[in-house]
Amino acid sequence: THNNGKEDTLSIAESELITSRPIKLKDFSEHFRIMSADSDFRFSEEFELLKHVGRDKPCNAADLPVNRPKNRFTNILPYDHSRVKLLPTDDEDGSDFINSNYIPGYNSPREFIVTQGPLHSTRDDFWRMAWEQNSRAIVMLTRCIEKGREKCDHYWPYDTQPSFYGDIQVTILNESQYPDWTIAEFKVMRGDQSRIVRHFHFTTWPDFGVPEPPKTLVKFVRAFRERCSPDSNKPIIVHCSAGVGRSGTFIALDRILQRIIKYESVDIFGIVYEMRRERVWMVQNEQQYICIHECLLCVLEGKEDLMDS
Ligand SMILES: CNC(=O)[C@H](Cc1ccc(NS(=O)(=O)O)cc1)NC(=O)[C@H](Cc1ccc(O)cc1)NC(=O)OC(C)(C)C
Repeated sequence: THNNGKEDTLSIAESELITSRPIKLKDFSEHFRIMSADSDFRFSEEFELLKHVGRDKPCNAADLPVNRPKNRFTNILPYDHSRVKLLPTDDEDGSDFINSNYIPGYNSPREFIVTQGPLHSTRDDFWRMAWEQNSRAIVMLTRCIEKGREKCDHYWPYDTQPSFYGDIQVTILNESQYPDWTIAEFKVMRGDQSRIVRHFHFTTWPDFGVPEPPKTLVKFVRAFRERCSPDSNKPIIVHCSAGVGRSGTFIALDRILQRIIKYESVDIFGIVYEMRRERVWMVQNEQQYICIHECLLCVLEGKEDLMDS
């Protein structure tokens, strides 16, 4: 017996703190069948365990009056501990703030920077972050306008004429359009320095929903990954509109598709848990959580390469 009962309380609390649920790949198909039975009953149960993860962390910078207008949504604020800081300008309060967080990937603990769809008023900050963080890839998972609502500013040029965003000049070098995404290369210049930044724009992912069919997302992740090799010093910027639902789903799938190359198990629950410790609501709803599983199932069953049936 314990001498004061406190250990009992702690041990019970810790034992209930489920942070990972690894599944062997050989069991995944059966696991999916069990989880989706009775109208996805066990998927619902599992996703519910993620509800409060991370929510105890402060967002004081985002809450400052000077920074409030920089947040696209009142309920999607970046946690202080993992937020990306802009190099502050001398005289401006809040000049280091942008609604974004570092998110771990398969290859490094800060492989990704997840951010909201820039506002017109924050798009210069967005480009400053991309430059200061030395990012060479931007993944965009929303359209600028969806159902008549602005979801993201058109923060890049409309044609091949160079555009300035603060002191950063962006020029479209080339663009390849596919049914569900567009891949472009931007020349990004600041002073006499010049870099190439690739833009991967998925254009058919409905807000709060999932791509249809899920294998479209598998193909997009593959198209992205075959053009973007891991580099721990060059974080990949990922955004949608709020930078939580579609962004979290994309990163989870990117991690899993790399994981299964070398390992015999995956931990989708653990991946989402880890992301939610760094940014609120990563993988926003149950449908997106199940979609990650469906994508993996389609890969394991070798169905991803079938043309649209
Ligand atoms: C359910 N919708 C939301 O929560 C969105 C934020 C949001 C989250 C995720 C996504 N999808 S995405 O991450 O995939 O882009 C879009 C928008 N928030 C708003 O619309 C919030 C209202 C809200 C909704 C739900 C809630 O619990 C608290 C407050 N509205 C809001 O911020 O209004 C402004 C834009 C006028 C300042």
